[in-house]
Amino acid sequence: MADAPVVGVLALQGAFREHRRRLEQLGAEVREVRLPADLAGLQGLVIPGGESTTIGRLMTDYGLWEPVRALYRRGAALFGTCAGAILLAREVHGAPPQFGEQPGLELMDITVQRNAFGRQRESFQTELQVQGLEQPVPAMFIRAPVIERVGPEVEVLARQDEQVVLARQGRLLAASFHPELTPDPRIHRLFLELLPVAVTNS
Ligand SMILES: NC(=O)CC[C@H](N)C(=O)O
Repeated sequence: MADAPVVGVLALQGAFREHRRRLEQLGAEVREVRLPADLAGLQGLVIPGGESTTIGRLMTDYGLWEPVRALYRRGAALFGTCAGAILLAREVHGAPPQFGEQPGLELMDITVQRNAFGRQRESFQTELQVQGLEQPVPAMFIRAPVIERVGPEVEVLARQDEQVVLARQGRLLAASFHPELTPDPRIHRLFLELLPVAVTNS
């Protein structure tokens, strides 16, 4: 049998335990990431949902920005859900002014609008038609962002209310919703398909 893929879940704040559980159910070896040293040997990293300004602040405190970019450059795949998608984006709209410029990985050529579904629809569950999947996927949106611009390298995988909510650029996957909070494993499986066989060490 092939070795289990080794995947990290950024475990600073937010829904990281649910991602961990789902990835383990799919056969991955999962490591919780809090410090740059925890990134060693990972083939992929999930950046969970939560609060992007809080996760961003903690990433600054723990010195994680450049090490995560370096992990990606070495060949690893990254999957951002909700707040995590905001952190992957090259450009973010709607960050509260008191936080100043929201720091981000700026790896994926998308512009994300935070809290884009408005107060009345803060949280809702729906079914999404996802490119490449036959049956619709249940999707939970919680103060979700939308992807309001995609660059030429970005493939749109799903829309909700005509807005892009799932997109892929090579080894980068961004979801506005929380696939770890519904029982369907297919979105995590999509992510595991993006993992390289191994990453380089430097
Ligand atoms: N569920 C979530 O991750 C919400 C994201 C949150 N609104 C943010 O901007 O960070």
